[in-house]
Amino acid sequence: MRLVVVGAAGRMGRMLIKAVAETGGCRLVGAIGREGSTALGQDAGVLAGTGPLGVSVTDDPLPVFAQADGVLDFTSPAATVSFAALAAQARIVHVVGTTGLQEADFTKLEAAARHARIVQSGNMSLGVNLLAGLVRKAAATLGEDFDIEVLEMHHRMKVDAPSGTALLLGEAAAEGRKISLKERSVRSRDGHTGARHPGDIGFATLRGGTVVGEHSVIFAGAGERLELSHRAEDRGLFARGAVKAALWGFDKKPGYYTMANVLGLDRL
Ligand SMILES: NC(=O)C1=CN([C@@H]2O[C@H](COP(=O)(O)OP(=O)(O)OC[C@H]3O[C@@H](n4cnc5c(N)ncnc54)[C@H](OP(=O)(O)O)[C@@H]3O)[C@@H](O)[C@H]2O)C=CC1
Ligand SMILES: O=C(O)C1=N[C@H](C(=O)O)C[C@H](O)C1
Repeated sequence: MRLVVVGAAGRMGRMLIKAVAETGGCRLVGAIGREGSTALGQDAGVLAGTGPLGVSVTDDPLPVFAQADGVLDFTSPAATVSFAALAAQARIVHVVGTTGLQEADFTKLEAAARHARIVQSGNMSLGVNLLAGLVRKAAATLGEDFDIEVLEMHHRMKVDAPSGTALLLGEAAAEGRKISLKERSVRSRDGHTGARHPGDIGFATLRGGTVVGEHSVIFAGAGERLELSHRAEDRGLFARGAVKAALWGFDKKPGYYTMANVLGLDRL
């Protein structure tokens, strides 16, 4: 499968280049950087530390997408929305790992999925997607007597909060409870907040150091507490998940898919 990595100079971009180079059946055919980036013109393999791959980083995605079967995208919401339109034009697979997407962005991705095969997830790891299934089940089983709080910690450079994974886990809990996350989520608390409303789903965000990604969903009841957690130890995990998603999407019809579809966890 011929793959393009966009955001090639980023933390995830470099991991993705390495994962493509190390996966049988895949070939890197393009690497896209932002206009003006110092990475432009560099060999993508050298940038990623794998040794030369004969693919130079460019800021012109159109001709590159035209020669590809799929694009791996961990960039920013605005960039992802514009790459989705190009992926739709080229009728290719678009794997979206970018987080911080807003409702209007999702609407645009869904429109692009009429022609592209979009696989989008706030977390591409097997562990987190399995965790989401367990959270859904726990939320359905425990009911409103148990307060749900989602806690996450990431490195100091992360720009969005709550993390895409925290929101994915919050959605799973809301599905289990058969409530709307949008209506029941509490994203921050400060000052005299009053007592907790039964049935709310709370989020707490920690940022610091080099933490790759840690998430816990806490079910706090009267006299007992259940905690379901995941710790990512290496970004390569997400990159390998993204390559797996691209390979899975290769022979699928245009549409909007998630990592749960890729991993066969959608009925969990
Ligand atoms: N779903 C998942 O499993 C995971 C998701 N993520 C998400 O992936 C995203 C990226 O994370 P991370 O790699 O740490 O962030 P970085 O900031 O290190 O990387 C983002 C890269 O995208 C580039 N970029 C932004 N806009 C454009 C554009 N228009 N054209 C080309 N390149 C562009 C940036 O360029 P420049 O530096 O020049 O601005 C940068 O190199 C985040 O949203 C993060 O939350 C991260 C890990 C796992
Ligand atoms: O920005 C990151 O680093 C990560 N982002 C994703 C998120 O927002 O959940 C996934 C992972 O936790 C790392």
